[in-house]
Amino acid sequence: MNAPISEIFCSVQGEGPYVGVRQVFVRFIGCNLQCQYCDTQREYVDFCRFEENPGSDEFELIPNPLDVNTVAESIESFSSVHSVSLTGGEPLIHADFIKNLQISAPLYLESNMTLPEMAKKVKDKVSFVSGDVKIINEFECDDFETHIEKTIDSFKILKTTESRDCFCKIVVLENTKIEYVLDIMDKISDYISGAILQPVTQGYNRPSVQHLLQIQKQLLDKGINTKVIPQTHKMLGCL
Ligand SMILES: C[S@@+](CC[C@H](N)C(=O)[O-])C[C@H]1O[C@@H](n2cnc3c(N)ncnc32)[C@H](O)[C@@H]1O
Ligand SMILES: Nc1nc2[nH]cc(C(=O)O)c2c(=O)[nH]1
Ligand code: SF4
Ligand SMILES: [Mg+2]
Repeated sequence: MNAPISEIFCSVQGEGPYVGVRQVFVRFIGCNLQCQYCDTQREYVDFCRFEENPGSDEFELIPNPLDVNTVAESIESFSSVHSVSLTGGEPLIHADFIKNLQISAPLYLESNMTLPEMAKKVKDKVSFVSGDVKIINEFECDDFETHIEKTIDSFKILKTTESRDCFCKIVVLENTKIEYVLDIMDKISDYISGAILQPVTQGYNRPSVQHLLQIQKQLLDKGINTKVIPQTHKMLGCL
């Protein structure tokens, strides 16, 4: 079993409630969405860059696609990690590969939560789910209703249990409609341990602090544990 992967490195988690924990990151190539704010290259590259020495900015190049055993060995070369972040692109596109990945550390899935059938395949493998809620406007999407349904189904499948922490992240832009946020959060609030409002980092359309605080207040009023946390790895200057 193999998969196209753009990078494998060890760093600290820069987003969400686990900010600061030491993780190995495995970044899969390919995505089913095209978020306008996306900060990550998702296209195919011939080589995966592997940073053997954390923070060194020196990379070994491994030809794509990578075999599942090669990925497991690369992950196991790092020690004292809290968990292994499976990110991308969209890692759930590679759910079969994830199912076959045998490693010692817990898996932390970073997903756009729009592929419920793939979510079913990995639900018993992952210990942490950082699930994005993509607040796209109706005009940005061919089938808005289906997008919302798939998001809800994915949260239902990957919900918080005794052995899994599932939380959601919402990237907030200047034009993020508060009513869309409240509507979808009503539908997934039973499945998550909390919500993170993550202001968009790049581009011109950053939300005002007032906008973030208004959304936070409304979610707190619904009983949803909601924090505002920007991307911290970009401040630190690490991968
Ligand atoms: C690159 S995505 C990969 C995982 C998955 N495709 C997803 O969207 O959750 C990782 C995280 O970065 C966030 N992200 C991407 N671009 C961003 C930006 N410009 N500002 C803030 N967060 C961003 C995404 O929303 C997601 O939470
Ligand atoms: N340090 C660090 N933290 C992260 N949290 C989520 C990331 C991602 O791209 O999925 C990411 C990343 O790329 N680097
Ligand atoms: S789903 Fe994630 S990787 Fe895909 S375009 Fe959106 S932010 Fe980027
Ligand atoms: Mg990132």
